[in-house]
Amino acid sequence: LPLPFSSKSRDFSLPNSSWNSEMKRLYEHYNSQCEVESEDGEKQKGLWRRLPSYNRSLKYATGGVYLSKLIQSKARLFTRNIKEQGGAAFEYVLFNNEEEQRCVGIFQAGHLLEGPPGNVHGGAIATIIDTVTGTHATLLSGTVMTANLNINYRSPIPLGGTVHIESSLDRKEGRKTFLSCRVTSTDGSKLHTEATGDF
Ligand SMILES: CCCCCCCCCCCCCCCC(=O)SCCNC(=O)CCNC(=O)[C@H](O)C(C)(C)COP(=O)(O)OP(=O)(O)OC[C@H]1O[C@@H](n2cnc3c(N)ncnc32)[C@H](O)[C@@H]1OP(=O)(O)O
Repeated sequence: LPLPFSSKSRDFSLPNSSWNSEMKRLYEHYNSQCEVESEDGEKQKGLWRRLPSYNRSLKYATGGVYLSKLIQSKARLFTRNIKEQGGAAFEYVLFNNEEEQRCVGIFQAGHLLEGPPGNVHGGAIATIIDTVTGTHATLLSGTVMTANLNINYRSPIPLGGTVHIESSLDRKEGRKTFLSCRVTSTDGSKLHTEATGDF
């Protein structure tokens, strides 16, 4: 997809000083399997593609009919709108595997996302699942809206920890796209959340 963003925008999916070692390790794991450019400028396609992430998709910013013109220009993507120092809320990066129709998110949950003491709020978990699956559905099918998100919370996600989120295509039916999603510990041994999404 062509990126509807100004090249001057900050790409929030690049590593920053708030990322813990697990977040950085997983980032390197997937990033090292992305497209590489050799010294003579030849590009070698990778298995994964890192998806840049901005706080506003400017080209499509036509909504907000109930906002004043002044406030409209200040609208921001929910998951990228915290001005506080990095690491306070949603830190994440997405990688897409076009061939296998899989999209992976690495997510570090900051202290402002607390639900049950010491653990991540269920609404924040739903948000990051919607982000990963919604982006994946967009890559697979073009512009979409989430019609249905069904979430089973299996084990709490510790605040400050890093989890692995994987979205995979179940099927497409006409203009509908059905995805499944799993949130696990980074070594895959613990299942935190399972979800299905219809877009
Ligand atoms: C390179 C990088 C690129 C990345 C680029 C992206 C960058 C940035 C990333 C941000 C990533 C965040 C992603 C957030 C994504 C949201 O959070 S979207 C916000 C939440 N969702 C909404 O507000 C949607 C509100 N609902 C609607 O607008 C409408 O109900 C819908 C879903 C569009 C459906 O409307 P419609 O097409 O007019 O509905 P209708 O014709 O009645 O039904 C069509 C079909 O869908 C089915 N359907 C309708 N509603 C439902 C439902 N609720 N459940 C199941 N099936 C349904 C119907 O049964 C029907 O099926 P068939 O009979 O055709 O088999």
